[in-house]
Amino acid sequence: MTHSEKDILKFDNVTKSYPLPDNSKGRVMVFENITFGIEKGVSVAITGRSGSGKSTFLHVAAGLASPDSGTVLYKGEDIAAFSSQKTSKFRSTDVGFIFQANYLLTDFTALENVMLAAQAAGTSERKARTRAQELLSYVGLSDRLSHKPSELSGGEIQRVAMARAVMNKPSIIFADEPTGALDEENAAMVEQMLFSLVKEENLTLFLVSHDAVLSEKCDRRYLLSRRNLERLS
Ligand SMILES: Nc1ncnc2c1ncn2[C@@H]1O[C@H](COP(=O)(O)OP(=O)(O)OP(=O)(O)O)[C@@H](O)[C@H]1O
Repeated sequence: MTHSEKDILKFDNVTKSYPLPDNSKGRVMVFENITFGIEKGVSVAITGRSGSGKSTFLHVAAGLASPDSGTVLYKGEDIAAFSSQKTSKFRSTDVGFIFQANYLLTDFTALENVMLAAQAAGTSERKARTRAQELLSYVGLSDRLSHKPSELSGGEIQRVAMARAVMNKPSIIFADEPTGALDEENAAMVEQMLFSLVKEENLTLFLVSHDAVLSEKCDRRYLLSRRNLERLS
């Protein structure tokens, strides 16, 4: 497979396994020799059965786990070769994360939780406040700014987490089962807001989920199965 220069993220022959926890010499092979690319501004879903390796794939793609062999490139550069300074910038501003369970800081309000993401990356308090207010209003939470996480519903926490993930204008959002812990009604709302934020902010979305309805909303779909990645659409 050849890669397009437009690819913002590329997997080049990437293999990942885990050592067995019992200290034996065996390993759990998760995926092998995967070559794959994501174009800027495109939403991609990785689907697969439980245990097929979706979360591992996302962790490797986001530089949170190292591959055994092969290279993951962000804008043409090997993420494993980033300096520590570049790694911090990559994690704080180039990418954003949304997980199934998102941990907001319990002693801070919704607004402060979103603002902190930007202040940690060096944005002034005034600018951070303005953007955080805009984003929280965009996800329908302008009347919940001063609520702490214990005073928010699960769906609302997930929407704060989405605002936090896009706060620093990342290029890529990594989402791992972002609606997995929600009831149908909240899942539908979070889903709709995720896709409208992605469009509004012109983001690349890398989503892993076993949920067919959610993955069908993405521009491209892949199936992770038997250590391989197969393109579905
Ligand atoms: N730290 C680890 N050490 C050893 N094996 C692991 C480790 N983490 C995951 N695995 C194994 O790797 C495989 C892939 O796990 P992963 O969590 O990536 O799958 P998944 O598709 O995201 O699953 P689910 O949909 O159930 O969350 C599984 O068989 C799992 O048991």
